[in-house]
Amino acid sequence: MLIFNQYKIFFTTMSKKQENNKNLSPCVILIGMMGAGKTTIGRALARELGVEFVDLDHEIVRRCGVEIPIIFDIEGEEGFRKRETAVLSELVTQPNIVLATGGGAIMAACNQELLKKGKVIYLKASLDELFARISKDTGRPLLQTENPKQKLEQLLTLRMPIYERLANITMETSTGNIHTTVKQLKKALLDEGVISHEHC
Ligand SMILES: Nc1ncnc2c1ncn2[C@@H]1O[C@H](COP(=O)(O)OP(=O)(O)OP(=O)(O)O)[C@@H](O)[C@H]1O
Ligand SMILES: O=C(O)C1=C[C@@H](O)[C@@H](O)[C@H](O)C1
Ligand SMILES: [Mg+2]
Repeated sequence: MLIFNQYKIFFTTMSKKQENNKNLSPCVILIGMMGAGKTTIGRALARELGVEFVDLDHEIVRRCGVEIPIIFDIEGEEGFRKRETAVLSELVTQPNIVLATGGGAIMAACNQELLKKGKVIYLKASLDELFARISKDTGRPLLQTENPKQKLEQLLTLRMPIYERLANITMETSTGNIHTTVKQLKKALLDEGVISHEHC
């Protein structure tokens, strides 16, 4: 009975959030390096705001029917980037979504223009923390090299100024857990006027 009541409270809270958050416009977009937590934090933030979560990488995979390393094998990075731009251009105009991008989506000039259509959050983390999070994962083809940490460092150096320039909000994620990061992001979105007190 107690469990039933807890579920009831949970679902009532969730449906209230969903009713409240039908006007998250523009969309909220997460940028940052591989392992910064765009997918993890993005999913949790969307749930918290009661809106849909969309992941650019997952959407590309869904449309292609194969995983990212296979797209890289067949079409090269160039082919992957074309697909990334095509899907991004469709998603950035959607209201009521939290959109997690892939780590390299900020590189193309046309993507940088597209990202300006949303509220952009840069999830920042140190090289050591990024590497610790993703080193055992083989799903990131750019890191399938002899020295993946060095490659990650090169990408971080190249991309950091671009992430910083595009960001409306920058959030450090090296320390703290997913729950506290989501809480801080909600506050930052409130301060930016993207969400209202009703969303919280
Ligand atoms: N704030 C955090 N603290 C600790 N671990 C985290 C945090 N955010 C993400 N992680 C962990 O790091 C790993 C990578 O996270 P995630 O896949 O969300 O990164 P990403 O930014 O989406 O990377 P990519 O650009 O490759 O898609 C996951 O195992 C996740 O659980
Ligand atoms: O940092 C990158 O360039 C990438 C990150 C991933 O999210 C994927 O988009 C892909 O593996 C490329
Ligand atoms: Mg991701």
